[in-house]
Amino acid sequence: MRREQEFVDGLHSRIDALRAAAHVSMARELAPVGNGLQARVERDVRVAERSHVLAALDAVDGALCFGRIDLRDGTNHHIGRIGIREDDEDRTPVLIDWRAPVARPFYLATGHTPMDLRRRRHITTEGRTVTELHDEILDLDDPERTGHEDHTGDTVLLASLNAARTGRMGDIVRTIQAEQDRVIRAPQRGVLVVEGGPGTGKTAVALHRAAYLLYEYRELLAKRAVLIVGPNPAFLRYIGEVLPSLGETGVLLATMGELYPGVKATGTDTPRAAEVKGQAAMAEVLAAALGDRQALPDPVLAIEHERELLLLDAGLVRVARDRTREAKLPHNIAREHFEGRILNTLTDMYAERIGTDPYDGSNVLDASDITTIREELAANPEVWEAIDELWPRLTPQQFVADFLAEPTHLSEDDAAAIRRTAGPWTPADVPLLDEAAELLGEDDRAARAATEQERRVHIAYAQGVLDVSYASRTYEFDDRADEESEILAAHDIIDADRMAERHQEGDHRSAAERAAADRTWTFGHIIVDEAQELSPMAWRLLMRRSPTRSMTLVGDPAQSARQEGADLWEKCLAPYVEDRWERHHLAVNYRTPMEIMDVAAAVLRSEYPQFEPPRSVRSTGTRPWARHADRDDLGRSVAQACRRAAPAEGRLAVIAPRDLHPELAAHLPGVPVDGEPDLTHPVVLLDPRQAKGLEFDAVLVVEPSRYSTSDLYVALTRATQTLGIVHTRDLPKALASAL
Ligand SMILES: Nc1ncnc2c1ncn2[C@@H]1O[C@H](COP(=O)(O)OP(=O)(O)OP(=O)(O)O)[C@@H](O)[C@H]1O
Repeated sequence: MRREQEFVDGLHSRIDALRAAAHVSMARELAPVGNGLQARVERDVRVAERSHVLAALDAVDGALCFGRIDLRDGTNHHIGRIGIREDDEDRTPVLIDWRAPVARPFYLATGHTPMDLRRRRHITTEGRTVTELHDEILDLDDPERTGHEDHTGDTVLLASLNAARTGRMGDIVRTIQAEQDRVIRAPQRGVLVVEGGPGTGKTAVALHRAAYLLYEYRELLAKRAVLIVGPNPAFLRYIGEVLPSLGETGVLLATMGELYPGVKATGTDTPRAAEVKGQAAMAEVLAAALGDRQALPDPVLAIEHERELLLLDAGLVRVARDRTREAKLPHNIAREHFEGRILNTLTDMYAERIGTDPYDGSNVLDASDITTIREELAANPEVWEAIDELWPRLTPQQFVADFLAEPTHLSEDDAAAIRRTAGPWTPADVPLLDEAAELLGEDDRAARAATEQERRVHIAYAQGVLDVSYASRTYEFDDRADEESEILAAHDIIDADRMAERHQEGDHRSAAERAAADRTWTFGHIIVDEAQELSPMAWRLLMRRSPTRSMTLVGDPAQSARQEGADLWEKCLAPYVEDRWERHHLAVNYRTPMEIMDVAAAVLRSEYPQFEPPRSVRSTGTRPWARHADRDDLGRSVAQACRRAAPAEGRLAVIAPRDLHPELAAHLPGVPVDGEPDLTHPVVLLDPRQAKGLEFDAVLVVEPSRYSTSDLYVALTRATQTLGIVHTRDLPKALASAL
């Protein structure tokens, strides 16, 4: 213990020194620089580098080192949240990053396959003090004993599973299990599906996978960013601290409703409206509705030009429209072609009208007369009014709002479900807006060409700066003035291309920040949590953001509100990758104790007799309970149950149908009813859909007979310790007999 404490003290002094040096050099870098682009770029790179290092150092301060592996050859390695090197000539590693290959046996070695280890040690710290050591002997022939032997091998894991919840998910880097490690370190390419029942660590694994990928493929992912999609803002806040605690910040966390820059999807749809908007056929419906906006005159459009009346009839416009459509360009881009054709048609018409020789019927106008006529027509506002009517320029927002006000190409029932003339955008509108943006296109080719030209110039500058940075590395190292540069230097974290992108005049945003503002951004990797909830239209949007199909999809078909069958993934993925995707199954439940999982499994089995629940790793000896309440007394009964069930430390969730919330909140002091729930409050009121993905020490489920089977299954599997049920109506049969 003393020796480990000395080691940890040594690490912290090193970190303190690095942090102090980073602060000093950051202050120095922030001093004013000249106006030259190169000076500014150099300064910005250094500041970015320092702030990245500082953020990582601050984030990992507690529990910096959590493990040690002793190898058969007598050497050992300490494992931690980040890698730290000695201040010597060889830059000897003192602390190994948990993601490095050397650290892997810490997670995978077993007595059966010891991977050259003699011993695995878990080091528990509080602040900077070592409080516990737990050793697992992996080489049974090794006679040495330390007095800290953990014969079960899972004391540290169980302690972390039993700890009181804070309302924010924590990282699991100390206790990643072997089946989870394989998913976390799977190669970055291709589509990886991770499925498993509630509490099997799918979310935890997805987040650690993001951290691993950012470490292993830093170059690529720092440039293209990682997107993590979660079901709602409360969930994103719940998981939001995990990656920073691992020293990683370059990730964009978003709900589907946040993936259309400039649109805030604050509205809510009825489940039926969301279903209609999400169905795959919607892509064709929108395309057909847009086709209708490419209109034909009914029966003619009259344009007055130089006192002549030119008549555009349906036949003439149809020819122009069909030819334009043949080019298969997006609507707004194709419009230019349509304009040209209509101008040509009108020019021919007018030229024939004024230029025909009355004697022989020939045309007396020459080419320059025709050009003049065309220019005059192009200057006539009436011509443009006609074109706007026949082929209007549209924004995605305009087009989708018009479509929702008057839905077409749908059955009367479906149209009625989504009809809306006012009100805010909803999350289910976002994939429609994105689809519309694709159909409409933006004519930004000229702007892009100009940007590309400018980018080339910046890359040339940036490459020069990187060369300077690389050359100065030796100098900085010898000088020892900038010690933090040995962790990361500009040339380690950035390449000329990316640096140029970030340092074009005024754009100092990270890739994740730029990605958030750019609808057409394509990500280096996309992770989707609760992926079973995505509609076919949402899949279309995400696949557009991932042309390389580098994705990790995490979910559980049994918890799906969408009534999808076991072939959910096949159906979702076939249109994009056919059967070229890999599936991992997680089978151990780390959250829900056995007693609660048995009840939840019985409920699901009533609908799916073949259902196999995940195996709970813990048992608490406390069975779930149910209390009947009088309808008039429901609020008071729930409040009473809360007082009894509330954990001394930790969080309690009351999960109840939405319409009961005001009544229940009236009896639960300080518990807010509206808006996104505050998960750090000791008591949280949620509906079953909001509870998805979350967990609490204690859970009270109210009126379970009003939930669908999958919602009830979700609600019953949220507790880490105790589950109670309060009901005025009869319990669902399967639940009653399992209690
Ligand atoms: N290896 C581990 N060590 C410590 N805790 C773990 C481990 N794996 C999972 N957990 C914990 O188990 C709980 C459940 O994990 P998580 O929320 O990731 O499960 P899930 O599969 O996403 O569940 P759901 O499907 O219900 O959303 C979390 O508190 C997580 O920290």
